[in-house]
Amino acid sequence: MLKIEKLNQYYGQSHTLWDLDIEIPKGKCTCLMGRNGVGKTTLVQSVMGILPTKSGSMMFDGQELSKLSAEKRASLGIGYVPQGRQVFPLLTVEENLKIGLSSRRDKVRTIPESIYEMFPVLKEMSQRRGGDLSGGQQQQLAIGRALALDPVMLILDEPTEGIQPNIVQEIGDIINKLNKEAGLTVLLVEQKLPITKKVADQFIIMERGCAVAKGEIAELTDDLVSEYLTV
Ligand SMILES: Nc1ncnc2c1ncn2[C@@H]1O[C@H](COP(=O)(O)OP(=O)(O)OP(=O)(O)O)[C@@H](O)[C@H]1O
Repeated sequence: MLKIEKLNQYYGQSHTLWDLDIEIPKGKCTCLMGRNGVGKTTLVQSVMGILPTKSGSMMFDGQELSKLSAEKRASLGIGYVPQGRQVFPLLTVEENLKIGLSSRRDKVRTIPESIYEMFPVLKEMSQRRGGDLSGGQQQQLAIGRALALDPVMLILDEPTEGIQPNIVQEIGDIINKLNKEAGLTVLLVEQKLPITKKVADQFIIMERGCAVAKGEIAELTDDLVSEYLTV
């Protein structure tokens, strides 16, 4: 579904992604792992068109993404839950969700009831300001906003960062539901092993801007964990 080949990205003079090759298969949940600063967020922001890339190819469902605007990429059906959630604090929950509707291909402009069914708290709090929600509720809002686009692929950048354990469980359940029941392709950036093992079909490990290991989640050995993931 998403095939990235020989991708290079720079921040000014600083070469951050180095001839990166990765493939995200349709219908699977792929977990992108690696220590802090290896380039995971840079990679997903490059896919979303938030960061410019220097060279390489990013093919999504037969279309080259690097030629397209960020808006156009989203409208192909790529939903994005950014690191740190990036909920608009002064807008209401409903207004935040409506932002996700703006890139829908089918021009639907009402919030699908299925989002409120998945996250009942968003319905209860629809008129509250985004900034007044707890961290876990904001994370649900960020996921709901990405789902409002009716995506075929969902990219989540460390959705459990700074979230209390019971909500981490809930987020894992939601990701499983979206992937295993609704059939969404998922790319999850995650450093926590328990949730990775719970939701992922396969893993990719990055180190210094390159993909250094990949496989089925059952192949994520203790050796790989201690070499590339433990701090
Ligand atoms: N705006 C920026 N300008 C310059 N360098 C940056 C910028 N953003 C990130 N970097 C650097 O690029 C490298 C990759 O950062 P990135 O945020 O992609 O890593 P990450 O794997 O997502 O880390 P984390 O798990 O901490 O979020 C790091 O060395 C980081 O310091």
